[in-house]
Amino acid sequence: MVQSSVLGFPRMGGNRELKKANEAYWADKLSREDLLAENKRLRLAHWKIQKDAGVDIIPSNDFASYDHVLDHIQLFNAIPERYSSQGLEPIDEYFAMGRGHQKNGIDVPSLEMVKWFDSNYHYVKPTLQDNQTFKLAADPKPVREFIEAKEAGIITRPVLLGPVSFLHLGKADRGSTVDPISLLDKLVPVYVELLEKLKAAGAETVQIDEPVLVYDLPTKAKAAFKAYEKLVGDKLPKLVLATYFGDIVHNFDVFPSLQSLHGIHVDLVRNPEQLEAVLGQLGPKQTLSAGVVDGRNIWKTNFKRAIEVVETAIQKLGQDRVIVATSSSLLHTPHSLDSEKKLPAEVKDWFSFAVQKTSEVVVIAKAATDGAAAVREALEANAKSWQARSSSERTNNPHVKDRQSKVTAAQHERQSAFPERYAQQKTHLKLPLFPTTTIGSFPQTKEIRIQRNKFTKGEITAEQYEKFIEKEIEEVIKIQDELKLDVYVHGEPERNDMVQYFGERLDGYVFTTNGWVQSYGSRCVRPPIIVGDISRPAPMTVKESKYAASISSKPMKGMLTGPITCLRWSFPRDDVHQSVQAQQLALALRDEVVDLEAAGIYVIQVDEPALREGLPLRAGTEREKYLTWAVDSFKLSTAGVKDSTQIHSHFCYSEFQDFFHAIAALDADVLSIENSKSDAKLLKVFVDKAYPRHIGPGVYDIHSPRIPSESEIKDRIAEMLEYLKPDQLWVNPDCGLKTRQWTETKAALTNMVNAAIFYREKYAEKA
Ligand SMILES: Nc1nc2c(c(=O)[nH]1)N[C@@H](CNc1ccc(C(=O)N[C@@H](CCC(=O)N[C@@H](CCC(=O)N[C@@H](CCC(=O)O)C(=O)O)C(=O)O)C(=O)O)cc1)CN2
Ligand code: MET
Ligand SMILES: [Zn+2]
Repeated sequence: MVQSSVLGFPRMGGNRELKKANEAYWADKLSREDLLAENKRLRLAHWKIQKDAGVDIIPSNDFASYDHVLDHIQLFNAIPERYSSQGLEPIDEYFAMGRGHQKNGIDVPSLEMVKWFDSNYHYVKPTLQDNQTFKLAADPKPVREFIEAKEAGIITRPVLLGPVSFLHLGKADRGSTVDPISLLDKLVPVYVELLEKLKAAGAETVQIDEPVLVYDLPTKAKAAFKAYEKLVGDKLPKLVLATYFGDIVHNFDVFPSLQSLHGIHVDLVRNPEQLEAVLGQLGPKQTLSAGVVDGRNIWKTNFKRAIEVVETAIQKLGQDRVIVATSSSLLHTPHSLDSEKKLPAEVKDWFSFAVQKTSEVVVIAKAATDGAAAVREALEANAKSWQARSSSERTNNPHVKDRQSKVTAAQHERQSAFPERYAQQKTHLKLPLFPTTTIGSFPQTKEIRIQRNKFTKGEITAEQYEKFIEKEIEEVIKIQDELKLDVYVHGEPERNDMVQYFGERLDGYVFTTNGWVQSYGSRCVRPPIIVGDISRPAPMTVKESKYAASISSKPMKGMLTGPITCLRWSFPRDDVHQSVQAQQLALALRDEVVDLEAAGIYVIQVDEPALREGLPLRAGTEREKYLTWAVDSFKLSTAGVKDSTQIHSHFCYSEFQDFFHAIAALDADVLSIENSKSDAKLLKVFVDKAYPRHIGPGVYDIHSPRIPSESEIKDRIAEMLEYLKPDQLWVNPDCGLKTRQWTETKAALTNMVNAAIFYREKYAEKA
């Protein structure tokens, strides 16, 4: 029989219960016991959904209070001493690593958090020491949660992050130089111990994730897979090794080390073409877990196509050696379509969220086991839905296609080169040395959310809501006056999210009311869904920016989300190439940029934080192709302005080495980038490549409530000045401030402005 399987389920809960519980706990409004009880309740609810849907292989240990990689850091006692020495309760030590801890005399920043492969989910980076040791936690979470499910009558397959991925995704701590992969021999015995305990608890099979296999791996990391020979034995559960978000064909040379594993999972949504090659690599008894239900997007699975793929595998392996699975964890999809009451019925029928996907794997497995007739109704409904979508008028807009056909090369270029533009901007904007600015958003207070919620529900009028937003903008400008910042922003109070807000204002999109997806910790996003050709029916941001500019004499920075970020943080269409969708977004944004300039906004920031995560995971021609259309769409969206208008862009990451040429090709006048959690050494690439334009490397981390001191910020700027010229440097935080409270924000920005003034005066003396 063909079994069905889910690789992981979203953790937040149908009403974001996990977010609410965590945030209440952090605010001392929920006890530790109640928090842990709520976590347990969510785990059970999620197991039950899958059990009721008829899923054969249900995951456990996929739940995490904050992040699953962070779970493993604690599980293996890879906790840096600055956290372990504080005498915190385990859950508080865990949150301290995830989000920093500044309370009762303790002051530790969080560990670094980075993007999980090419998704918008962030994981906490294992941070390792030169003398690193590992030790299994006393009451290991995977064992505890396996037993918890078992006691509820549900036998699960625990999920672990594999040792090679755990190390390869980690880094040496500041001050250490250890190559993480060199720690493998110390880590493997801990896995053996853990696997023994799981087996003793009754776990027959374990899912062990090694997603790094989709990357190009250094020789040492490949060699590390030999460790799997030690993870097989009578006292250990059978292992299914899972890979996702790419193909693994280029890493087949590790397969000899994997021959004794029970099975291999591959992503056949992203890379269906790897099937034949993978089948050829499997040992005579190995199982294939076929990822045919998309864990990364919300489109209904095309049953016909999925069944064909599964049949191909069955022909080679037989039914008992094939599992029908989600392509990856469902972490990246919203909880359930059932709570969407406002989606047009026509399009709602095209979608499948996590709960619906659990039923999809079951239907496909049944079709493969018992034949199509056994699930005829489901197959017919599915075929009808796919047919309706492909012929829907919603997907096609001839005006958009016509405009795209007329795009020229010249539309991608600014009128003059940077030196000429900068000369004009300098006189026009009158900026001091080390200009200070922020990245766009100011705290999204409870009050702002309540007012927006009332407006959405029709409890207040558009006019009342607009008045409220104007008042917020006035307030933010007053605060920037007090802080003595140089380039102002309007604070983005009117925006629910930097992508969803635009999605709601563009034709070709639909959006959900409850389609939340975890981004990091307790933070969630509601990605809007691109269903058809995109166009801009009316200006989207001009009113607020214009109002802000009208009540201040300082340069006001207009604020837009760039085409690639709009694309990547939406659920994209799967029926036209992403480059086409990006160009449609670029044209809509180009009109907005030109409208902002016409409204008197002479500094315009077009955020592209998702540019890097869109980079194909492996180097090579695919990557260059992506960069060409991605850079073109940014340029198309920004190049319509005069030389005297300053174009900014923002990226909340700092690693540019592998695609610096693309960053340079954007031709943005000013870039703000993340830098506070990483080494200023990363700025070296700007020196090496003689980057001529201006840069604001973030001087403090905005993801944590911790307030950076003035001297700490001065030190950061001093480090940056080792690489960048004083007249090239802007002073700003790492990213927007929407997730912060006002008290922290004011205190941190006061310290930041003072630090900038210190250097401004220092260099004025020199001049
Ligand atoms: N899309 C996206 N991806 C991103 C980022 C980003 O800003 N956007 N930033 C980076 C880091 N990721 C982040 C992701 C989310 C948030 C964030 O602040 N999310 C908010 C939700 C933002 C939002 O959509 N807010 C809505 C809805 C708010 C809400 O919860 N409303 C209540 C009702 C109001 C109340 O009583 O509070 C409800 O629906 O229940 C609004 O403001 O209108 C959260 O989780 O709390 C921040 C950073 C990378 N990826
Ligand atoms: N302008 C946006 C903000 O300040 C940029 C955020 S990048 C994730 O929130
Ligand atoms: Zn950012």
